[in-house]
Amino acid sequence: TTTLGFKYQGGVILAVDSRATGGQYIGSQTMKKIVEINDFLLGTLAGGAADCVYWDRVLSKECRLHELRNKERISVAAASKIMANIAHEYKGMGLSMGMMLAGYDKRGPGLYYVDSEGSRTPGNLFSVGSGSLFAYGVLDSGYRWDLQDKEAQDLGQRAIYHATFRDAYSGGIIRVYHMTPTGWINVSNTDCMELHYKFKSEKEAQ
Ligand SMILES: C#CCCCC(=O)N[C@@H](Cc1ccccc1)C(=O)N[C@@H](CC(C)C)B(O)O
Repeated sequence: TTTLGFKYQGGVILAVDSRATGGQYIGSQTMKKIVEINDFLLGTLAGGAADCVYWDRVLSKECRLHELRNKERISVAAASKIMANIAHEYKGMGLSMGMMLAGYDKRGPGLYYVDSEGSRTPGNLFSVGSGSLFAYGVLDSGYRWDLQDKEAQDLGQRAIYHATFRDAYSGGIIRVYHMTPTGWINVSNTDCMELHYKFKSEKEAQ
């Protein structure tokens, strides 16, 4: 898996691949690694597939209960704390989860990294998963706070593409989401092979 998220002047960009593996066996090329918790909250999944999918569903339930009890949407900070508390409860029992929570709340754009070791950190830019080092290479060289929306969306997509090219455990469809003050938008879902030939022909045209 390769997942990434970054804040910039236009909100938050999330981009992920869609491959699930069991050793060298490819179990799926169409995993949804960005989960839509509500219109203003997104989560990303990396690590154990069952762990991530199951606990993200529990988090979604808790977020909905928060809305019903408090008559307002949960903050990104509070949602990430619920996930961090679950991870801490099971620390040392073998959970494998590396997640990001992205959203928009009264504090503005939010981005947190949470994992099954017990980390919970707010930040402006993360990449998580077996292909994260490849993604960081592209991301760190192209990231600026004042990117325009299209530039930011393309940077996220390109960083995941390069990870799918080099990391055997990343591949399939590259999904890009954009979190804005009025909620998330699914910008694109593009097969990494389509992008491969697109970038190749662009390079040949140079
Ligand atoms: C094949 C198959 C069923 C999925 C098995 C399964 O959890 N694969 C994991 C890799 C892994 C992790 C821990 C133990 C063993 C195998 C996987 O593909 N994780 C991807 C993200 C999830 C959400 C799809 B990615 O992190 O590579």
